[in-house]
Amino acid sequence: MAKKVKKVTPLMKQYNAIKVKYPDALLLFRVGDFYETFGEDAIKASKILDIILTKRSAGSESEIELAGFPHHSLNTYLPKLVKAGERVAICDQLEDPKLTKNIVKRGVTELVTPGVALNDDILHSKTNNFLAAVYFPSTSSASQSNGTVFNSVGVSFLDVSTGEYFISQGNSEYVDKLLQNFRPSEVLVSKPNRKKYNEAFGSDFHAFYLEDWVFQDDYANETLLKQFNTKSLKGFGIEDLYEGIVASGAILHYLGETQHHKLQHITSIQRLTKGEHVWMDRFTIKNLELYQSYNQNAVTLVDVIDKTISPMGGRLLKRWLALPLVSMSQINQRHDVVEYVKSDPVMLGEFQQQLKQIGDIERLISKVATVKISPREVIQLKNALEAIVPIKAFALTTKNKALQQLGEQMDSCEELRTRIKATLNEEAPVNILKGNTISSDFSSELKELRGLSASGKSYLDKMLERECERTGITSLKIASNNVYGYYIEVRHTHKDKVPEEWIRKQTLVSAERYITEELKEYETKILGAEERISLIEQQLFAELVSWIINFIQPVQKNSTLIAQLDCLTGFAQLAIENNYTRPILTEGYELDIKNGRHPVIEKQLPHGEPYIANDVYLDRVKQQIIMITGPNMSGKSAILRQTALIVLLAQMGSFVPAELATIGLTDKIFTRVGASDNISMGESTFMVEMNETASILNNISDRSLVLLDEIGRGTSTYDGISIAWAISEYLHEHPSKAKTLFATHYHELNEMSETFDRIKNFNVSVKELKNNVLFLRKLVPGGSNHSFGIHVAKMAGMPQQVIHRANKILVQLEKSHSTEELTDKVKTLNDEMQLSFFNLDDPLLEQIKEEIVNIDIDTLTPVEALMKLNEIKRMLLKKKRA
Ligand SMILES: Nc1ncnc2c1ncn2[C@@H]1O[C@H](COP(=O)(O)OP(=O)(O)OP(=O)(O)O)[C@@H](O)[C@H]1O
Repeated sequence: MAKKVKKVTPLMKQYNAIKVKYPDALLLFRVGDFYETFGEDAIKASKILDIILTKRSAGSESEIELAGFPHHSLNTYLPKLVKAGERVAICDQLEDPKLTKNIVKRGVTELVTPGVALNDDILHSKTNNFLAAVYFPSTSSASQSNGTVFNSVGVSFLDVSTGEYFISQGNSEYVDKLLQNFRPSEVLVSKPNRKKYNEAFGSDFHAFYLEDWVFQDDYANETLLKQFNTKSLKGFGIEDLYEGIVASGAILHYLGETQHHKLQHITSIQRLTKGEHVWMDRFTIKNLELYQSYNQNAVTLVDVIDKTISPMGGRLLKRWLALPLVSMSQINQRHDVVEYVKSDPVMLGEFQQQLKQIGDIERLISKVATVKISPREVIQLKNALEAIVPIKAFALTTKNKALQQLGEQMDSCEELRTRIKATLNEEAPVNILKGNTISSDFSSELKELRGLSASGKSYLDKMLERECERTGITSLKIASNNVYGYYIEVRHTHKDKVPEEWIRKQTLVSAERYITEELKEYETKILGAEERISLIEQQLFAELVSWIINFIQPVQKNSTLIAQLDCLTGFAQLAIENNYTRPILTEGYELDIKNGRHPVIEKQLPHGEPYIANDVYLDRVKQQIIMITGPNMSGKSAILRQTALIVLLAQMGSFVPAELATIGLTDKIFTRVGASDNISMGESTFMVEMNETASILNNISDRSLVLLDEIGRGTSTYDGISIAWAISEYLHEHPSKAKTLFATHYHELNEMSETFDRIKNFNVSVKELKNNVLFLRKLVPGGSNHSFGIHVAKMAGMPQQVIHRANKILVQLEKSHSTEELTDKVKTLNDEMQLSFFNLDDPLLEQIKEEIVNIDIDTLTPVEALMKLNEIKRMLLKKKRA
């Protein structure tokens, strides 16, 4: 007997054919009123969405997992899948099931991925949703790289929901910083570069790997020119960014691949240039807790300083925070506006009042391009543009030049507003099929049809009245359904009174339904009119939306200007609420902060507890490096971070939490936190710390601000002190003379101020009570002569015995390793090293000397250093044996 062949149902056959085309995506397969998932997808979906997982027959003998949800719940479930990191392919029915006898045609209409989302429920209103691409040219191979630093990496970011598009390139450290700033939801990388990507950027972001051929310069150029409809990229000032262009091209390619073809809102691309913003690397962005805190739910800087009202303002603020300015005139322009608005609360109130009306015009206009805008949203767009009219007028009447310019550039979009007003009803629904979208005054045909439909209905009312009278049945009813259209319903008790010419269509338990010639005649008129009305509404609405496309650029321009105004008025509000002052920016190198505060901590203190303000002064002549000692919890880190945050706030255009702040323009801010404050895994934490610190030493400039917090504590005390000492010495001797704050437990480092004249000692004062330490939190000149660890242990409730013993040991240790001894040791070490270098004459030593001299310390990784050391050791051992 022939073996029974397993037969797959036609539906599953169709499913399988579509699924193979989207192997990386979770496929939502529309079946009737449901979106279904099968197999592995069903298992995943049921977990993520908490929906029931069942099994169904996929053909004879085989069974497959199944999980689904009603199609109208797509907006509830889709965001959950995408937020869980899934790529979701939405497969819809492409024809009306009623109109076909065969299996319904189906196809994927959209591929939603974390970085390509247009759905309001997935997007966060005050945060951009960036898709990024990085491109490593084939020349940036590992052999040419320095450790994990690759040269010339291309990068690009696009938020498809707003149309904002950025391009840049640089070494992988710079690209890493941009990734940390833009925090993309998805990063595109070519498959062969998976390893390089992971080496350079780790696993912070959700990466998706594309075929290598997508990353080609010809193809990318062509794709960009087609998108912008231009002959060259010169107009955008990006034609020299070869690697960046490849990355940008890959992004557009991916949009096509995910079925996003309507992209008229992507009208330009903006170049990000390395030297135009304050440089902060990934450690600094994390350490300063700008957008994210170490503790998941703790307050971040952006939470405190965001007083913007519009979603565009909120998104721009995050960009300003990521890219603080280094141009004095631009910074001053922002400060001028903040000062002007702050001085006039009535004006501030007026602006804020209007800004509240604006909503998200940037995303609304993108929805016009992607044809996803609803009638109600078009009305919102019009209302937002109406709110811009008074803002524009108001800005023009101010006496501030920058505000006037903002006003001048705003486009009141009168033609657009007038046409929307004329076309749509103010109460237009979300769903066009609900009717009453287009104003009757806009189309005479529509008016006539609506009249006809209304009169038809009133004719039916009259008819009902007449028939009730004629038949004597008072309970007659006219209604309609999808099967029989309009009908007259008669209760069984009156059956015998029904006229002969009525045609019976349906019998129910208590009533019968009839149709009549007259009824059918009017039905055709009414239904015909309604169908026509719906068609005309859809057509006119589609025409309106495609006409609005002409206004994408002015609306986008408005949204940028509104975002700027919103950020600046937000800064004024922030300054008023939190008592911030205008910083003075100078071309000099001094940093002089009087009574500075930490913007986040000051908002977090328990009620009634005041924040203790502190002065910090740094320059390149007298006081380049401040050694800050003090016990745990005394407030050392707070002083370091507030100094960086004040500089950052000032250069992004905000006022600052200080009584007075004079700030020599800063181009780079570095912060490093000793290993035990840092959460790092895998690699030895001390190694991480040294790696991070090395990258500072390689990048500092004369306008840099360096903050080192407990560097060196990841190792044994004397190792730690030596390393901290050597780093401070290096910073002091480096020609940049970069301003540095160094917080440390090691009071031994106070010795340095004797040898290095620009190193000064300060401590965060505490008052030692009999059994306790009282934190005064004031930064005062002078070092501290011992560590306070034992006091802290006592405060933490350590048993008396332990404390007593610890005190004894400390005295012993201090006796045997006096700090003078340490200073002397370091000095002798220096002398010895110099001596032996001059005495090298043995050929082997000569060779070793060569080796050492040729090492590029700047680029040496710790592992390479160990290997080098091992090599030298082997040379020496060989000689010894010989
Ligand atoms: N100037 C200040 N005014 C009021 N409270 C402060 C001040 N500075 C710090 N604090 C409070 O003290 C806590 C500890 O401060 P911080 O982390 O700066 O101490 P630290 O000396 O760096 O400690 P550690 O050495 O353990 O890191 C802060 O979280 C804050 O609540």
